[in-house]
Amino acid sequence: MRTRVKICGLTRVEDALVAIEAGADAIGLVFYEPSPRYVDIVTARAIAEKAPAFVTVTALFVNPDVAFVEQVLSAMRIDLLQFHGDESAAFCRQFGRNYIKAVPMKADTDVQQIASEFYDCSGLLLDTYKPGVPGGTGEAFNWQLVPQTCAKPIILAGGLTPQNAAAAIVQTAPWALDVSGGVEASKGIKSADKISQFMQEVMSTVR
Ligand SMILES: O=C(O)c1ccccc1NCC(=O)[C@H](O)[C@H](O)COP(=O)(O)O
Repeated sequence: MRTRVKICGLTRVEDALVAIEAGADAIGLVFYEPSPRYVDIVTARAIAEKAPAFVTVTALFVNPDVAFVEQVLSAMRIDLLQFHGDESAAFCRQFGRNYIKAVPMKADTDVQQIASEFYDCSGLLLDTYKPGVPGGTGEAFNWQLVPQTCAKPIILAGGLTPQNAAAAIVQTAPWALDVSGGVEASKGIKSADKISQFMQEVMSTVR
């Protein structure tokens, strides 16, 4: 089975078109102002409008106000919410939308327990733990921490690149890979070549 791919942190329509053309299954829009990949609502809507059917438009938040999430949801097409902070399961599910929950991976993180707490999520996004940096670290974590089985689909994130995508799939057999910095030319600006290389690696690696 082919591993799904989400390309996160898109800030430009042209980058989204490249990602979609290359075969990305999902695109991610970062609604977190401190991030270099932050997009305002007008820009985000312009990007979201380019997504055809079967490409999942994902809105990423870090400990947002409820009103801000609702504002984004009412402003554009959003298919999936991604919570990348300390949000509780009750917080995540209150919007009545499909959502994924980011999990900062430490040596003692109990992914199974988190899966049962977030029983209604569409997936757990396992990402690198870095104090003070909620995501987009560009650094990989120890993939041996990824459980071999889980009640929820596993989305592997953190420091993925065209060079390690195949190994990530072989070693962790995730449902999907989530990449941002590894396919960038500079922070917030994607590289068409790197996106293409990343997708080729994924498409040629069977899990
Ligand atoms: O991208 C950011 O700047 C960011 C900021 C705050 C929370 C999450 C953020 N990004 C999330 C992602 O792009 C990915 O889900 C993941 O963290 C992988 O990022 P990377 O290591 O750069 O591939």
